[in-house]
Amino acid sequence: MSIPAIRIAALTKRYGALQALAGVDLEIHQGEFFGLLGPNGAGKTTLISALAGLVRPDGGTLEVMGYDVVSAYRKARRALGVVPQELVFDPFFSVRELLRIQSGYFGIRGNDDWIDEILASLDLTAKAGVNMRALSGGMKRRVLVAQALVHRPPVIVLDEPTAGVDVELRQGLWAFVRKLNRDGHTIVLTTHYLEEAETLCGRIAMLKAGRVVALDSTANLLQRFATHSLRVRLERPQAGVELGGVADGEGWVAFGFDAYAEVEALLARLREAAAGVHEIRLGEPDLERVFVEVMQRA
Ligand SMILES: Nc1ncnc2c1ncn2[C@@H]1O[C@H](COP(=O)(O)OP(=O)(O)OP(=O)(O)O)[C@@H](O)[C@H]1O
Repeated sequence: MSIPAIRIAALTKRYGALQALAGVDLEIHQGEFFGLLGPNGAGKTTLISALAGLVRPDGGTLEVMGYDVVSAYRKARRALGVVPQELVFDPFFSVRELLRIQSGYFGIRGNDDWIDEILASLDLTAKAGVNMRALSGGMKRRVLVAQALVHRPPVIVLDEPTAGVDVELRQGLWAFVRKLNRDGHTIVLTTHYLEEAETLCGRIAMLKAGRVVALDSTANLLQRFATHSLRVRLERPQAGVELGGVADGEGWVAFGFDAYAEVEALLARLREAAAGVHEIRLGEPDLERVFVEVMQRA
């Protein structure tokens, strides 16, 4: 078994009376595309800040690629690229200057070939000489991504990278992040767009009030918590209700089921009951429903 990309054990952090992280254990493997989800205030940003060494935990340990974030700070930091949530820049530097400065921060000189490659991948080549203050919000967001990559970190953490970003840029960004993942980078993503998490992440942890309340593969989460639904429009909705369905008063009756095999049996029973099926719709479980259910149960 290789070293985990990220290993977090018994992590706690308190801000005054508020327990922001209440004992988090989490292991993220190399090469994973991992989602960290949770409602506002769940502790996602605090956890990421602790990983980057920006917040000192009260207890517990954090490692990036086997390096302890406190005792081997420089090595751990070098293994990590963080795309922060907030857009904060010095407005007087150009994009290229900013990326050179960031390279210098990691002790890297002569990084221009790699910088050019990142700029091209993020469609920023034409903006290399432009001052940060003259960029649009979406371009600034891309520069944040570039900044996180200058030192070629194996582990990349993105804290809500698509908040307030238009559809086109979002898709471009995801294509790029997916490529980084295919090239072997471990990706950790926090987002409030559950649809994005569902399509991108192989495994997901859900946080609530500083605790991990669900941790599993995306497929298992979808299976475990949400059932499929079958909605049928019936001539006699009452016949459907008698078979355990829920009527909406407009002719539609909904049934929950766990496996597709159950659908055949259900349709046969509707036929026997002469319910008169006019239309059929299947609903897939989605992460939004899982999320709501997990948060309610936790
Ligand atoms: N510097 C700080 N001082 C005091 N309280 C803080 C500080 N930073 C975060 N908190 C509190 O800790 C809790 C966790 O915040 P955090 O930003 O980690 O949540 P989050 O899951 O990232 O939320 P969001 O989805 O809104 O970004 C919140 O209640 C927040 O108010």
